[in-house]
Amino acid sequence: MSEAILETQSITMRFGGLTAVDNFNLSIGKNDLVGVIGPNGAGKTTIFNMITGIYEPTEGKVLLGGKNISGLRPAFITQQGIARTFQNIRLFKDLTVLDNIRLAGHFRVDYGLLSSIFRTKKFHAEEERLKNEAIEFLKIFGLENKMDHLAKNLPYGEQRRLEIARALATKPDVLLLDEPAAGMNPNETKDLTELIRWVRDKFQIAILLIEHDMRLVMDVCEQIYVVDHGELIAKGGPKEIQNDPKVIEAYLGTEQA
Ligand SMILES: Nc1ncnc2c1ncn2[C@@H]1O[C@H](COP(=O)(O)OP(=O)(O)OP(=O)(O)O)[C@@H](O)[C@H]1O
Repeated sequence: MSEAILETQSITMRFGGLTAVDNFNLSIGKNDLVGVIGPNGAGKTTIFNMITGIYEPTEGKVLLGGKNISGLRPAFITQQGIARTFQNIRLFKDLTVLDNIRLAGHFRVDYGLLSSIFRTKKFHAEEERLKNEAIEFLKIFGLENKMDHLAKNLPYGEQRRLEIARALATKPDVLLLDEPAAGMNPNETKDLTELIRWVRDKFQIAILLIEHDMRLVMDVCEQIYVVDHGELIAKGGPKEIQNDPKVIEAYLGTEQA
């Protein structure tokens, strides 16, 4: 594994008396594709929420490129290089496909307040650059012929693709995907599997995903972390994980419950 870009050091999240995540350690290299799996309520989303600044860990640290980012605001964490998608797709549904990408590009642009108030030459040049960049993104994702459509009118699979494109438009070092296959049919999931691999190779970034679709996880993830009741119970490659008795028990246990 390459040098770590994202690390969590013993992060713990307590909600009153409930420990949702307990002492969770993770380390992801610059170009790794890693999954977090576990039964419902295991703590997966809470881990994402701590990494992206929605929650500040009760204990422990989140490091991005070796820098402590725990407790920073979500928008600032995006600027630092972590982008995410959500279990329930969150797009600007009443904006066009192009504007969804264009807005994301602003996250890492700074033309200064005065420049944007007075609409200076620099402002217009920057806007033009962002628009062209957004169109390039749409071409890469095969959405350029839909750039004037409202996001809400795209089919589900394309909305998911747009959400991933928008996250990438913030130029992240790490992309977090929260259940990207949720609500997809088998064909869409197959396309998504290829898309995830392709994104990692094309953009040379790290990807961390939460997913219930085991086929997708086993197909794309090189390293898998398994959590149950807030604790890490196993970590390893797909084969190791599938044969791990603790993992099998965690899943069978919940199915029988
Ligand atoms: N804001 C909160 N306040 C109180 N309890 C919470 C909060 N967020 C999560 N929890 C609890 O923490 C535990 C872990 O929840 P989390 O959503 O992280 O699990 P998950 O693994 O993502 O589940 P799923 O696969 O169902 O999405 C659950 O018991 C949940 O009820």
